[in-house]
Amino acid sequence: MTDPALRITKLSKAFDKPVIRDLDLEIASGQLYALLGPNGAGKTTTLRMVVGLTPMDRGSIAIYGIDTRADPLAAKAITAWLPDEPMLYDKLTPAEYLAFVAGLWSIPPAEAADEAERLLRWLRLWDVRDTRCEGFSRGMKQKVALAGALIHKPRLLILDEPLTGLDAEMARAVKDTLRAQVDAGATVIVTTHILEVAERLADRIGIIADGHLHAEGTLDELRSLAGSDDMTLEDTFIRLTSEPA
Ligand SMILES: Nc1ncnc2c1ncn2[C@@H]1O[C@H](COP(=O)(O)OP(=O)(O)OP(=O)(O)O)[C@@H](O)[C@H]1O
Repeated sequence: MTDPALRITKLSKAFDKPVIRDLDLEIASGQLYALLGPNGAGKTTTLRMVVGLTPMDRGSIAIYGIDTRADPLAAKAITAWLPDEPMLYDKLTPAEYLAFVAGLWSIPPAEAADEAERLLRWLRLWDVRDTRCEGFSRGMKQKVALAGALIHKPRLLILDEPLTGLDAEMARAVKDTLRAQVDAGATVIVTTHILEVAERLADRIGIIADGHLHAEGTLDELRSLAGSDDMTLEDTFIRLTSEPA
């Protein structure tokens, strides 16, 4: 049996109060999964624990079968994390930024240059590859950061609110790129508030609220869980998150 892309078992985290409580979540390889939930539900905290940026209190996380505490480097080597406000070096051009990130991953320069070209063309950044990022719009910077996250060909790509602030054309370029990653065999997890994004983009949707996974499935499965096949995702979401877990 192949390992799931992500297996979270009994994960808990408290700051000044409990945020994640005994969360179990399993995401199969090769799909685009949306983690949906109201503000403060713990989506970002969960994914920051997955990528090792926030320590967990209890539980375990495995990425393609690699326990993130037992072997953090191996887990990180196959994972990419794109926060909602990515950091970029503004003085670098997209081409320089990608060469820099590829160097951090010790990717041979010729291979990195080929991959960078592919990504920059895909994300429609090729024409500005030699322009410094400092003058770019927020959306363009997000796309450069996405290219940086993809340069080492991660098997698991995790993005926090990837479409926030993007216009329709940019959102389309990002969506197409994410779908292409999945088609090439990677697994993509996105958090989103935007129900439409989950509805249009995701193969499966997990609804997180109060630190638990309230419901999970395809859109159709979630609709039938909420009790009505002709409900919109918004209705489904409201119904499911207003029920006790
Ligand atoms: N470093 C921290 N210190 C203290 N509290 C934190 C910290 N990080 C997150 N929290 C709290 O944990 C809770 C969950 O936050 P989190 O950002 O994970 O939620 P979210 O589901 O991603 O929300 P949003 O959709 O608004 O981004 C919130 O109450 C938040 O204030």
